[in-house]
Amino acid sequence: MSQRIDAVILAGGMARRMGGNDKGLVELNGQPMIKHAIDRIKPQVKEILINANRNQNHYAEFGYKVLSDEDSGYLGPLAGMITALGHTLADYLLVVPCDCPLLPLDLVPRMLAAIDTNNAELAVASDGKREQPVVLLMKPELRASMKAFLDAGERKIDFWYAKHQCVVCDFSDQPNAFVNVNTPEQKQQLSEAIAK
Ligand SMILES: Nc1nc2c(ncn2[C@@H]2O[C@H](COP(=O)(O)OP(=O)(O)OP(=O)(O)O)[C@@H](O)[C@H]2O)c(=O)[nH]1
Ligand SMILES: [Mg+2]
Repeated sequence: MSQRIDAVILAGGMARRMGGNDKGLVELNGQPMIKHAIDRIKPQVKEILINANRNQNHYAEFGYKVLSDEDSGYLGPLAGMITALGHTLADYLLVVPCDCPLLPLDLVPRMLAAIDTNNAELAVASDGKREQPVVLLMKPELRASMKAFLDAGERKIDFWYAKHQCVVCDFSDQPNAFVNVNTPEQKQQLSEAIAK
């Protein structure tokens, strides 16, 4: 039987480098940034969950379930992940951020293959130079470990996944796939590059 894969798109941060503007809703070339991520991920998963801590009604207009962090203290990306892990009925949850508009179209099959081949508990994507710590594929069973980590006051994702059998999935064949738009300047640069 084939595996069920759901995705959560993290849009729950404060977007300070974007001047506090809700990053998922900031427009890039005529579309909200999260819509670019949705379009890349939708063909690869069964259900999409959107994780957002403000403008929830606006996010709901994309047609997917919107979840706010269970802990409202802006604890970082793990807070969004643990919330989604508690809701999904999938065999694996894909995690992606809302500010990567060029995510690989073959993200899920390659991450899943990496997990299977290496008998790993989760996979983290790499652009060939560095790991992308908020691009993960994981089993929902890992929620308990994530909860213990957060309850201990820990916040750094890479410290958390280092505790597990984590395989790095290499996407160096698509070096721009994880271009990350954190600032208005980065948005402008990407906008010009896409238009070319
Ligand atoms: N649910 C949730 N997601 C978060 C939180 N903090 C960051 N994220 C998400 O994690 C991903 C990577 O974070 P950043 O790119 O640093 O985003 P950010 O924290 O909103 O932006 P800055 O304030 O500029 O660092 C983004 O998709 C954010 O939406 C949080 O407290 N809760
Ligand atoms: Mg970012």
